[in-house]
Amino acid sequence: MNSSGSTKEVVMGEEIECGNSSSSGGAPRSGVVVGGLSPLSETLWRERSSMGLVGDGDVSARLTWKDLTVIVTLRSGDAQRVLDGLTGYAEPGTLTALMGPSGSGKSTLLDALSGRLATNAFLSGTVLINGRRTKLSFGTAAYVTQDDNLIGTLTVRETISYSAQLRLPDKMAREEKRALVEGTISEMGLQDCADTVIGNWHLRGISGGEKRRVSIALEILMRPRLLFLDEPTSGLDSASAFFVIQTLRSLARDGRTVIASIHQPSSEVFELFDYLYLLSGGKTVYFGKASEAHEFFAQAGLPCPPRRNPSDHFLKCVNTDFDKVKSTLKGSIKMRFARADDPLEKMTSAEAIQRLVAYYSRSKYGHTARQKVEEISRVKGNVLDSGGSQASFCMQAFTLTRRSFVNMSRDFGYYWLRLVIYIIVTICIGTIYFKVGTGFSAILSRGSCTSFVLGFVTFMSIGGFPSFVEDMKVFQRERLNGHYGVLAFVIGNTFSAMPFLLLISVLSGTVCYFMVRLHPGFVHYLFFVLCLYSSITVVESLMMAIASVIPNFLMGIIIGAGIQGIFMLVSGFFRRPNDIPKPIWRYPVSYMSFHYWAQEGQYQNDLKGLIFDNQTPDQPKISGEYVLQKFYQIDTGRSKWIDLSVLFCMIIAYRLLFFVMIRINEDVTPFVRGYIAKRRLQRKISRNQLSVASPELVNRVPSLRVVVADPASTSFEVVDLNT
Ligand SMILES: Nc1ncnc2c1ncn2[C@@H]1O[C@H](COP(=O)(O)OP(=O)(O)OP(=O)(O)O)[C@@H](O)[C@H]1O
Repeated sequence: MNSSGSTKEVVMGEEIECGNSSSSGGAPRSGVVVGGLSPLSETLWRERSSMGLVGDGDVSARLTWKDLTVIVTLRSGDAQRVLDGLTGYAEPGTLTALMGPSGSGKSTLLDALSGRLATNAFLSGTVLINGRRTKLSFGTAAYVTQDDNLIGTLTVRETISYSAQLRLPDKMAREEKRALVEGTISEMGLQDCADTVIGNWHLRGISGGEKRRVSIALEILMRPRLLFLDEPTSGLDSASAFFVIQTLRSLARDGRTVIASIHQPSSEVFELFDYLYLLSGGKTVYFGKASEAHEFFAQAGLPCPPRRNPSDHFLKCVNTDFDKVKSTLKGSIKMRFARADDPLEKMTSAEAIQRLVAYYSRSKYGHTARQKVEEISRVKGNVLDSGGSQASFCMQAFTLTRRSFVNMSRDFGYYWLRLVIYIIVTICIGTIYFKVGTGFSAILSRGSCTSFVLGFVTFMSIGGFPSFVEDMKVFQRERLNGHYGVLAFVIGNTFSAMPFLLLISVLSGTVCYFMVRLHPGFVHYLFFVLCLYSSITVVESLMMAIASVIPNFLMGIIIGAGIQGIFMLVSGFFRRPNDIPKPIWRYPVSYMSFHYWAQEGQYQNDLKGLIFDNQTPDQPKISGEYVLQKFYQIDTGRSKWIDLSVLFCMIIAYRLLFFVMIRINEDVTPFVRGYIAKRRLQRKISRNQLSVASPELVNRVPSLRVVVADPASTSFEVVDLNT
C-alpha cells in the first residue's frame, strides 16, 4: 500500500526520522481509550502492517497549509473570496476542530485540504502532506460528509463487512477480514447495535449518532492516516455528539490526523479538542491549542465571562449575526440584565472580529503557527498513497451484486411493492379483457391490451426511481472515497435486479396471458413474458441513467415520464406507423422507442396465425396476417424475434448509457464547469478586479483547478490536481 521505500531522508543536512508516529508530537498514542472503546485498533494496525497493508509501520500524516486562499466564481460573474490567507497545520495524534459561524468557510477549508473543491473554486497557497505536495482524491484520505448515505436495509455489521469485501485484498483470509470488521465495530463502540439495521422510511433502525459512527467506521476500515469530517455532530443531541467526538479523539490518539468542522460544541465536547481553528468570514481568528483559546481571547480584550460556555463565547465574538440578535432583543428583560462583564456588550461583532484577526496575526499564537508550519513543511515524510480499494474488479463486482441483491430483497419499496401493484393491475387487465377470443371486436381489443401492457404496465417501473436515487447517493459517497470503480457498480446493479425483474415479468405476464387467453402455445407465452421482461428492464435502465445525472425524485420522475410518453406516442398504436410524420417522429424517434419494437413483436406473436370473425357472419373471416399488414401496418415478413433482439440490445445500450453518464458526470461536467469558471476568473483578472498570484499561469493551464505555491521558491505555479 505504501509506495515509499525508506522512511529516512536527509533534509537540510539533518537526518530526520520520517513517518514514525511516535515522533510526531501531539498527544500520546493509544493507551488512552475512552467511552468503552478498545485498544484493538493499534493491534489491528500492527496485524495489517505484517500483512503488507501498510508501509513500514508508518501511520503518520503531517498536514500543513500556508497562505491558503480560495476564490469562487459565481454565476453572476462576480468572484468571492471564501478563504483568505489561512495558515495552519494538523499533526498525527491530534484532533483539530474547525469552528466558525455559518458561511465562515469551514467546509471550504476541509474541501481545500482534501482536494475536493468545487470546480468553480480556485485555490492559491500551499497544501503539503509530510512535506510533499500530494494529490488527495479518490480515497487517499478519508472524508466523512455531513450526510449518512448508507443502505438502510443492511445491519451495521453487514454494512462494514461488505465495505471490507469491496476494499480489502482478495488474498486476505476471510477470518482476517472478519477480525478487522469486528475490530472496527468495537473501535467505534458499535457492538450493541452491530446486528441492528441502519433503517429507512419503513424500517426503524439505529440512532442518528450511531449512523454517524457507522459512516466514520466505513472510512477508518482501511486505516487512513488522514481523516476529514464535515460536521460529524450535526443533528445529534449533546450526549450523542459527545460520544462521536470522543470516538474521533480516540482515533486521533491512534496516530491519525483528524480534522473536523463543528458548529456549536458543548463545553464537554470542546474539552476533547486538541487544536482549534476558528474562522470568521474566511479569515483566521484563532489557531492553536484549544486549551489556550480562552487565554487568547482574554489577551485580545474579549475574555469569556464567567459561567459561559467558552465555545459559545468564541462563536458569539466572531458571528456578525449576533449584532442583529442584540438589536432584536434590545429593551428585553434579558438584555436589561445583560452581563456587565461581557465585552461584547461594548462593541459590535464586526469590531470584535477585526480586533481578534489583527491580534492573532501579531500575537505569539499566529507567530508560533507560522513557525510550526515552516518546521513541519521541511520534514519530508512518506508520500501518501491511494487508500482506495485493493480488491480485484471481479470481487468488487461480485460483492456489489450481492449487496445490492440483499438490499433489493429486503426493501419492500424496491421491488416487492411494485410486484404487488403489477399483479393487481394485470388482474384488472385480465378481468377487463377476459377470454378476449377471436370475434371482430377482438382485433382492436388484442391490440389495445398489448399496448396497455407494454406501455402503461412497463411505465410503472418509474416507481423504482426513489430507490435508484438512494443507490446513487451511496455510490457517490463510496466512489469519492475510492471504494470501487464505475463499471463494477453498473455490473452489480444490472445483475442484482435481474431476478426481481424476471419474477415481476413472469408472474404478471402469466396472469395477463392466461386470463386474457392470448395466442395459445408455450412459445407464444414465452415470447410475451420475455417481451414484458425486456421492456421493464429497458425502463429500469433508462431511469438509472436519469438518476445518475438528476439525483432529484421529482425532476427524475418527470423527465422519465416525459421520455416514455414521447416513445409511447410513436409506438404505432396511437398513430399507425406509416402515418407518423416522417422526419423526426418516424425516423429516428419511433425506432428509438422501445414501445415500437415491443408492440410490433407482440402484435405478431399474438395475431399471426389467428382467424377473426368479420363484422357480419356472412362475410369472409379475417386472418391475423391481414390485420397485421393492413390495420397495424406491420411487415409480417420480419421475424418477431428480431424485435425481441432489438429490445435486448436496447437494454445493453441503456446500461452503457448509464455507465457513460456516470463517467461524464465525473470527468466531463467538472471539466466544463471548471473551464467556464476559469474564463470568469480570467475576465476578473484582466479587468483588474481581482489579484491572483501569477495570473499569466492561470491563462496557460487549460484545465486549471488549483493554483499552488511552490514552497521551495517564492514564485507561484499552477498545478492541475485533476490530472
Ligand atoms: N463552490 C462555491 N460556489 C459558490 N459559493 C461558494 C462555493 N463554496 C463556498 N461558497 C460560499 O462560501 C461561503 C462559505 O461556505 P462554507 O460552506 O465553506 O461555509 P461553512 O462555514 O461550512 O458554513 P456552514 O457551517 O453553514 O456549513 C458561503 O457563503 C458559500 O456560499
